[in-house]
Amino acid sequence: MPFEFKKMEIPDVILVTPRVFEDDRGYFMETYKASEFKANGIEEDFVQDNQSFSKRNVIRGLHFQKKPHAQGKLVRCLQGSIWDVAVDLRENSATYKKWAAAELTSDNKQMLYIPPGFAHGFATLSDTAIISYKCTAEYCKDADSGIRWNDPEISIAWPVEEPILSQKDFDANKG
Ligand SMILES: Cc1cn([C@H]2C[C@H](O)[C@@H](COP(=O)(O)OP(=O)(O)O[C@H]3O[C@@H](C)C(=O)[C@@H](O)[C@H]3O)O2)c(=O)[nH]c1=O
Repeated sequence: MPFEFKKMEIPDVILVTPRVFEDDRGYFMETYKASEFKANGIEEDFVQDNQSFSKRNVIRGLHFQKKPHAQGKLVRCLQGSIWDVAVDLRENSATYKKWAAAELTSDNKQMLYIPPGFAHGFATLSDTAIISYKCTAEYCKDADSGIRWNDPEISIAWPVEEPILSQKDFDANKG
């Protein structure tokens, strides 16, 4: 099996560990394969790929797109390390407003699958980090939405105390 798929505490959130082939030149790994992912619960098609670079203590999130533009995301860290969080916003879900997190690093090469209907955010743990993520729906500016990173009801145990935020994320849910 080229990948290991592990359900998180919220079972629709899946931690994917790729098989890494190392040799004298370096390494090779597959990072996505439709047949394997679809057979292991990640059935959506991906239609957009994104990359971002962040400095230490940056938090981006919590972001989601409103229906009908909801995005599933497959996140991995190309350089450095991040703490990646998924928040269940599906109102009829047993894990509504619960969160699940994983440390994704360029060393562990793991990926986190966050289904449509979730908010997503991450904190940068290393001096710098580059992440890449695949999305199941295209970016739609008008559907773009967010919840404040430290929303008291969700109460995420972030590993960063005084994050660097975008103005948009700082202003989220200000009423
Ligand atoms: C997300 C996105 C942004 N943009 C533009 C809008 C804006 O001018 C600039 C920066 O956007 P943002 O500040 O929203 O970038 P960022 O804070 O990195 O937003 C991302 O955060 C992570 C946590 C996610 O889950 C992503 O879906 C996305 O929401 O890039 C696009 O053109 N396409 C896109 O897909």
